[in-house]
Amino acid sequence: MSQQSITPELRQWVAEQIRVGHLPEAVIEAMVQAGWKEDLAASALDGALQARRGQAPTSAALAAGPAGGMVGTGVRMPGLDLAQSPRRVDAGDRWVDVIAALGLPRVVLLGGLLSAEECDALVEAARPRMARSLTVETRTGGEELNPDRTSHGMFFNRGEGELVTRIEQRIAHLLRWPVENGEGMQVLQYRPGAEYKPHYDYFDPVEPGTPTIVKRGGQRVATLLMYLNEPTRGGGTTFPDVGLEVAPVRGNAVFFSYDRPHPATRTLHGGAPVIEGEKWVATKWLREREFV
Ligand SMILES: O=C(O)CCC(=O)C(=O)O
Ligand SMILES: [Fe+2]
Repeated sequence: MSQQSITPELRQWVAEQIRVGHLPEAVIEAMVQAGWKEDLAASALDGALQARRGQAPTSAALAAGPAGGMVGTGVRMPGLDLAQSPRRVDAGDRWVDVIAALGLPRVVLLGGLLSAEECDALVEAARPRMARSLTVETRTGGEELNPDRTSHGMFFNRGEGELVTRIEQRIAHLLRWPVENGEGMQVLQYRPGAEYKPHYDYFDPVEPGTPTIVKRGGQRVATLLMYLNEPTRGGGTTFPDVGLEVAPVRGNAVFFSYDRPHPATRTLHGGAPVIEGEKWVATKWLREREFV
């Protein structure tokens, strides 16, 4: 098997394994045992999982409250239980306000996720570790400086210290998604003029580096962006497909999810340039499976 490719038979076999309930890791392991390269096994698996998600749910189905629990297509997704339009949602050690929700893209604005003290403590813990932001380079799977992203940033390890652990547990409770499926929390600092041009957070399936990246926990399926301070002007989070701009308010957060790595999710978003003051945010990306 020198020139391996994903045949229809392989695709069908993978889909069947997933359908009968085998864990994705076990399916990859079985393919590797049978002589398939791990990269190829991972992309065959992702193809099968994507196919299972089927077409993008209709906006009506999404508006009915798909995020959290089962999506219309039957794949579990992170999200809040908003079925009865609650004013506040229990996040374990704190109640969080639901400010607004949108069906497509799936976006939920949250108030009071973090206390002012927690925001300040995160900024101070991150400050000495800030460096010019890199983005994951999907062509190679490595990291590189990106001119579209002029913020500075750092990553906490998952479970790094009491504060980070507490916030991660709160997020897991709120979004009903295992702590283990989360990447380490990222903190970004934008000075005046800095921005993050519109982009998708999922890894583009057509890029050759993506199979390597998604070996660690599968695709990204959701983002939680937490505002740690308030720039005086500018610095909103924009969703250009729907003309939405979220104001950065300290302690608030914007959640959005994407049940497949496709622009049909309408999750194109960016950090608008800061005009006056500084902007600090923390980002939590959620993966399909355990992120190791
Ligand atoms: O700073 C923002 O508002 C957006 C940040 C973002 O899109 C990201 O960290 O992926
Ligand atoms: Fe983003």
